[in-house]
Amino acid sequence: MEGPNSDSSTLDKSAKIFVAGHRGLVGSAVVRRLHHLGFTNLLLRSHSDLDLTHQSAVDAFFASEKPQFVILAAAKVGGIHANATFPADFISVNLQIQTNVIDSAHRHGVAKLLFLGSSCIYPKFAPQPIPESALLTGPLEPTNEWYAVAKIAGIKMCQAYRIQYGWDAISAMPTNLYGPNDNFHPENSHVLPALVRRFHEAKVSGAKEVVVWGTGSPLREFLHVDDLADAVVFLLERYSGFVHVNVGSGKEVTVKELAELVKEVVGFEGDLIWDTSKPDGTPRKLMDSSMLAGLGWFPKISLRDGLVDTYKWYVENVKQ
Ligand SMILES: NC(=O)C1=CN([C@@H]2O[C@H](COP(=O)(O)OP(=O)(O)OC[C@H]3O[C@@H](n4cnc5c(N)ncnc54)[C@H](OP(=O)(O)O)[C@@H]3O)[C@@H](O)[C@H]2O)C=CC1
Ligand SMILES: C[C@H]1O[C@H](OP(=O)(O)OP(=O)(O)OC[C@H]2O[C@@H](n3cnc4c(=O)[nH]c(N)nc43)[C@H](O)[C@@H]2O)[C@@H](O)[C@@H](O)C1=O
Repeated sequence: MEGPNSDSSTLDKSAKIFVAGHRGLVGSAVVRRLHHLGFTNLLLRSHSDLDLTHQSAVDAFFASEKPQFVILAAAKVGGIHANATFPADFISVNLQIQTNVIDSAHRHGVAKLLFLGSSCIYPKFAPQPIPESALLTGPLEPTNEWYAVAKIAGIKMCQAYRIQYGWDAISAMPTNLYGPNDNFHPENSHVLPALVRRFHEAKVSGAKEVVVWGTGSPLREFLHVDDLADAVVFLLERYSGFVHVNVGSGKEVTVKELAELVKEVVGFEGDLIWDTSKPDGTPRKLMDSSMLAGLGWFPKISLRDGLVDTYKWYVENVKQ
């Protein structure tokens, strides 16, 4: 599934682009997109090759490799349970990775950097749909405020380097993502991959019921990661502004509607049980992506099509 929006990329196809986090959900989709567009000089390092929390190693890497562009998709990432359970990891690892990469990239002559944040940067009760201007206008959602604070610091760091040095660092704020190479961990993943795995395992084992967390009433906006990767390349090429840019699908569903859709796509025929001891998190976080639409970018993959694609990938690549 490839979006058309960055197909007309005019960036030099031999430009050296460091995609940090290239084995993850977002990083792997960005690499697919760049390869599809004909980029030939991608700089990739796995976590074990280069731990981005190690400042001196990151600095030595930038000093020797001197990439022209950086897409920062390496981060400590997880769903509502992981965020609430490991707050120290989520704030400290993310602050370390982004500080090391942004500062070294600037000092070693990177022409442009794109930082990836998340829709959780916005206040829990932000106006809906949430415009970029809602940043820092109210209290955060408690289940992910530690991660959100790190992401807000990343946006501010890009803005600060732009003000002080005139350096071209931009930030994209994606909504909830899903697709190939997602994390399908039973507890620590996001809702969509968690449900794909749980419904699949229930179908295979012949279970009568599947447990879903919370009340089912929260609304979430989902974007296929191939759409996001298309938007990332689009922004790298065409946006050099101070303000971070929302990247959403504009379509939201309740968790209950999502669970029913996953159930149907996977082909599970039993019942849903709601575990209301688990947190709902933010009641609603639909982003206002009109700024990106105004630049000329639109998503193209529907939730149903994206889910079918993701389940196919899961069956072919992950299931036991
Ligand atoms: N998934 C989502 O729904 C959303 C994601 N985003 C943002 O997109 C970005 C990418 O997220 P996503 O692709 O989902 O996350 P993943 O967990 O799938 O990928 C993150 C990548 O970063 C790598 N990484 C983590 N720590 C380090 C480290 N210390 N040194 C080097 N590499 C490291 C991981 O390697 P390893 O696995 O080996 O540790 C992994 O390859 C993040 O900034 C996230 O905030 C924003 C909105 C929604
Ligand atoms: C992208 C965004 O993702 C995180 O925020 P979130 O949207 O709240 O994350 P989530 O996908 O884990 O949950 C969405 C909803 O779904 C419900 N839910 C049902 N059943 C399962 C379930 O089985 N697993 C999970 N994880 N959630 C479930 C769950 O109770 C909640 O109501 C941030 O921490 C942060 O990482 C961030 O920025």
